[in-house]
Amino acid sequence: MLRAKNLSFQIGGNLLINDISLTLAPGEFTMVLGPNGAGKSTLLKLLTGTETPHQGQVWYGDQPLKSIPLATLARQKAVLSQLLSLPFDLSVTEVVMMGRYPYFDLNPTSQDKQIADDCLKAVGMFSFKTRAFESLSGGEKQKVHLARVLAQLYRQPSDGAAPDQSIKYLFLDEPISALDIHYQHQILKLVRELASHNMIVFVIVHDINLALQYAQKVILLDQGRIYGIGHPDEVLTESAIETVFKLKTYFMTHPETGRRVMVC
Ligand SMILES: Nc1ncnc2c1ncn2[C@@H]1O[C@H](COP(=O)(O)OP(=O)(O)OP(=O)(O)O)[C@@H](O)[C@H]1O
Repeated sequence: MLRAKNLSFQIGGNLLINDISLTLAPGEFTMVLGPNGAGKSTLLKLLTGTETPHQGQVWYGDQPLKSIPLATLARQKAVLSQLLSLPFDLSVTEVVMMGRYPYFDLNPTSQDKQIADDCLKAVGMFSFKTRAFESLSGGEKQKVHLARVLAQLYRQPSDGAAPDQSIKYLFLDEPISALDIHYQHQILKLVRELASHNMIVFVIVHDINLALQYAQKVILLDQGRIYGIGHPDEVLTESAIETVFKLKTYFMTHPETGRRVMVC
């Protein structure tokens, strides 16, 4: 369980996050939506420890986030932020291998290499493994960074011991913003599957229909506050979207699945 209580955060007198409390459960795929500047990335930074709240606290399980050693956190939590460029000239495999740094000392083991390959395959980028990262397109870079965070949280196969059932925490800030429609769905299906294996998954997106299709829980943010939190059908209503996004929308029923679909 991840718990945040009464989080507030300000910069230069501007209250970016205003008294937010929430609980995220393992197995639950949570998507976060809201207008530009609503505070989504800032909330992610507070929940991951990148920023420290001026008020309130975050717990992973029963431990305050700030009390968890970084080496422990590196094996539990992975974050994909919006910044996708790298200052060094690395190959695709080397970028994915960064996700394995918490697990090896000097050199990656054959198991780390296998995991990196598996994660590249999962995002459809295995054939690019020797390419220079900086030579990739924006969408290709995004997929490689996804492979990196997948490699970081990869559950080690057990050698006869009990399988790794520990809770993992995955935070993705607009992970599909550069992806074509095929990969948007492929990656969200992959992430939903990961969530079902005892993972807390917190994903920022802008596409309301994708949230309606994939999320089990949504958080709708507006001006640093939670406007709504809960099941997508209950939170993403015509009136909520009109209030928060200042846009008139209509909901229809998908002809095959019966789920709600939004049109403008
Ligand atoms: N370092 C900073 N100094 C001043 N203002 C900041 C700083 N970082 C963020 N902000 C402001 O805080 C607000 C929330 O930013 P945040 O990046 O969390 O929004 P967001 O909901 O993720 O937006 P988007 O959908 O555009 O990515 C914005 O108005 C932003 O300009």
